[in-house]
Amino acid sequence: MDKILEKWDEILQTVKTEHDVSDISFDTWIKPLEVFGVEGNTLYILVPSEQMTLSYISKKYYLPLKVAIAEIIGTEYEIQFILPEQTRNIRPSNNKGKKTPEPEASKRSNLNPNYTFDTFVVGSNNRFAQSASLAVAESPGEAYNPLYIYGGPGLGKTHLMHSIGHFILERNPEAKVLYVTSEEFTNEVIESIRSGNASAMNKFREKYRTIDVLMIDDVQFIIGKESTQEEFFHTFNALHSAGKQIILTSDKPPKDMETLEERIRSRFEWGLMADIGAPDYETRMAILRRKVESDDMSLSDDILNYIANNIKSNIRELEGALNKLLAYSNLEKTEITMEIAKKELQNIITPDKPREITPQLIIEVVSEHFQISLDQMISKNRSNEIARPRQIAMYLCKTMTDIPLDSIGSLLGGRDHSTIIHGIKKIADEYDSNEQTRNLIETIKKKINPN
Ligand SMILES: Nc1ncnc2c1ncn2[C@@H]1O[C@H](COP(=O)(O)OP(=O)(O)OP(=O)(O)O)[C@@H](O)[C@H]1O
Repeated sequence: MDKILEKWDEILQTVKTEHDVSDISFDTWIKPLEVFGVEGNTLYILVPSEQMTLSYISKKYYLPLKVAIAEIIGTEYEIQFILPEQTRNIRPSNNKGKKTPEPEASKRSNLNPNYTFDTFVVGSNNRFAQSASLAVAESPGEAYNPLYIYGGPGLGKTHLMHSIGHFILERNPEAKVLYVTSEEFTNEVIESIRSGNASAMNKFREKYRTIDVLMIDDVQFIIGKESTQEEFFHTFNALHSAGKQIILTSDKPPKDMETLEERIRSRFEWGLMADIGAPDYETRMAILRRKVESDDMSLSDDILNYIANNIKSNIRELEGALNKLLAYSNLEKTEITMEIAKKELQNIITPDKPREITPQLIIEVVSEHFQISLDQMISKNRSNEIARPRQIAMYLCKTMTDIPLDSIGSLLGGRDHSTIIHGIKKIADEYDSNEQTRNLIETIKKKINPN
């Protein structure tokens, strides 16, 4: 607090210079602002005026002030503008504010903590989508609604979507942000219809129509499912007309979705459509470098270059290649040489051949889909959250590759033959008898093999 007081004039001057504020505007709006106090992570700024001025200032100068404070003080604060009459309700302490993460809010919203704007590498392939996402994150419900991000598999659509969610929650932890895959959305629709009672449907509607930011991933999977499209349509209308933000991702633009109902197609196109293409060489290298750094690996530039030159169209595969080398180096306790890299990656790097579906790829896609780590997949943990994805991986390895059961067992943490047979049978039975499981499996299969 003392530091803020000491630097207050400098902060205000920074806002003036960086945002080219005229003298008259500065004297009218900014100069009169006073520091009232700090409570936790919140900085209260007194606006010695009336409500209208406060509204204007918070609209226009909230971000510039926040940024200037972070720059000069080195700590990010949430800013609350208050009027003189509000000061008696607020008793700020002099705690130095420290940005507190919002893990609870992110968890509630189904967000992957690693998918933030900070960890997203911007290149020519995704610059437009990244700035559109940031604009939406800064002004949800106002900038572009819906935001529709599309592009091929593994190019960062989900990552960007989650980044928007984190950004919004960081600024407003109370915001109701919800991320669902379209398969989860579909399953909830099916579940509430099947239960046959009105209260289940009401509960579904209550859940989906009262949120501030709804994100639906891989929306192409709701096409062709009539009741889901219908429910989606009403959810969309309810949220959109209430000024709530909708963000969608898909593997293709709406115009290429042949069986999509016209009324839904046109809604997809109402806001902004942003595509993500394949990353260029520089972006691929930047992504690899960032990952190597964050995983504390050491790999020579030659090896990174080899990977970047050979995996061009899917960032998930790019990361998969690195993970494979990392696993090898940990297991064998050895440095990765170019020779090892070429040998270990020969199944992934098959220039000009269609993508090979390997058990490793399947396990990676399944663990990413359920947001559990590869270590958990092969661990002894038998809780349902981990055991079920593991069984799904067993089933997909069996149905999508020719690998023998024993090898599936070894890949999944040294499990025996009968455990593998049991796991495969369990999922196969569910696939036949349960529409939700079928949807789930088909979605994951598409991620493994988009062709
Ligand atoms: N620009 C980027 N910077 C850093 N990591 C990235 C970037 N783009 C993608 N990734 C990483 O690549 C992986 C795949 O990305 P993501 O799941 O967002 O792809 P997607 O487009 O949603 O794929 P799909 O359509 O198959 O679901 C993730 O681990 C993600 O963090």
